[in-house]
Amino acid sequence: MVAMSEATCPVNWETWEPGMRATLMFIRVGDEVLLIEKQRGIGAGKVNGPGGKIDPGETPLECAIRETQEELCVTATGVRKMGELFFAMSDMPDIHCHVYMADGYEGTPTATPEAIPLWTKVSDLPFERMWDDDRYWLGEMLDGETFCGKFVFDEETILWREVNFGVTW
Ligand SMILES: CNc1ncnc2c1ncn2[C@@H]1O[C@H](COP(=O)(O)OP(=O)(O)OP(=O)(O)O)[C@@H](O)[C@H]1O
Repeated sequence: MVAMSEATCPVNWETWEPGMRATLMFIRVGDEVLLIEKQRGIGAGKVNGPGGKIDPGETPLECAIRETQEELCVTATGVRKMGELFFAMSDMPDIHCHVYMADGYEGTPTATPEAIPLWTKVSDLPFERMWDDDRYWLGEMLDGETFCGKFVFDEETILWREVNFGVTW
């Protein structure tokens, strides 16, 4: 399935290069998902999954697990690669983000200086507190759809978007 705005894409994705490589992790248990209230860094004040920048020499999967440990003090288990996101931004580096979903965790979700844990019903995701792109892929992903999403932002507003589901990673 494709969702694309009518406007011509202002970015040439063939030659686009991200300024940052990052990850997101969503731990889903039953009908709930473990989100964070992000305390600092890019997107501070928003609700998101745990995640962050990929360190040199680190794989995206290693990064997603490490960032979840650092931000929430839990180790995600049963982790699957679900998608990739490509963000062309106007006021910060462009981002290539690898997205993972886990079906369990070890440890106790704990607030840290980076994040406050927030269990949320999958049927009641707080999109008004999240990055605007999330409404175009997060619900589908939590229901098991793999995906690839490309978004062009002007500050916090989406100028252009394309999301494909059923992508094999
Ligand atoms: C534009 N629309 C967006 N939609 C959904 N998620 C988005 C996003 N834009 C950035 N993100 C995520 O925000 C985190 C930033 O990383 P960020 O927390 O700054 O990295 P890290 O923890 O390494 O930071 P420090 O430099 O240690 O503070 C990282 O997961 C990245 O994927």
